[in-house]
Amino acid sequence: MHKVTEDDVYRGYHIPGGSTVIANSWAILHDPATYPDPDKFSPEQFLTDTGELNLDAPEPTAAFGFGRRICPGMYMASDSLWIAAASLLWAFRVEKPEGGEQESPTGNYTSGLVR
Ligand code: HEM
Repeated sequence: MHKVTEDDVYRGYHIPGGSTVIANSWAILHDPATYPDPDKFSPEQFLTDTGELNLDAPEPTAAFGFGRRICPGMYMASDSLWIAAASLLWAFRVEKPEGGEQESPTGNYTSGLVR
């Protein structure tokens, strides 16, 4: 949530100074022009054809906010997640169980950490 410091015009919309504006990070991160099939879990979209990290792939930084109030913990958060994921993949084999009930993540939005 940010406050506009002075009158502004964006795409023909007048935004009075002092207005509260909320950037729609969700829409930015689900824009199919940037992320084709945005609801599909496909980490490979950030890899090249040969499996290397694609440095040209658009970084999903919109989750961390914008402008001069952008999250200062962005790099610590990203690196922590990288270390956690790498450690899990180093220590465990991740696969679906054979037989029994299987459940796959739907990607559907829920309002909390538990359902
Ligand atoms: C996945 C993890 C994280 C996400 C998604 C996240 C996201 C955000 C977002 C959206 C904002 C608001 C930015 C804006 O107003 O435009 C923010 C602000 C902030 N974040 Fe994070 N954050 C994360 C982790 C962290 C960590 C690890 C730290 C510190 C170690 C941190 C410290 C802060 C601080 C201090 C602000 C306020 C910055 C300001 O108002 O100038 N965040 N974060």
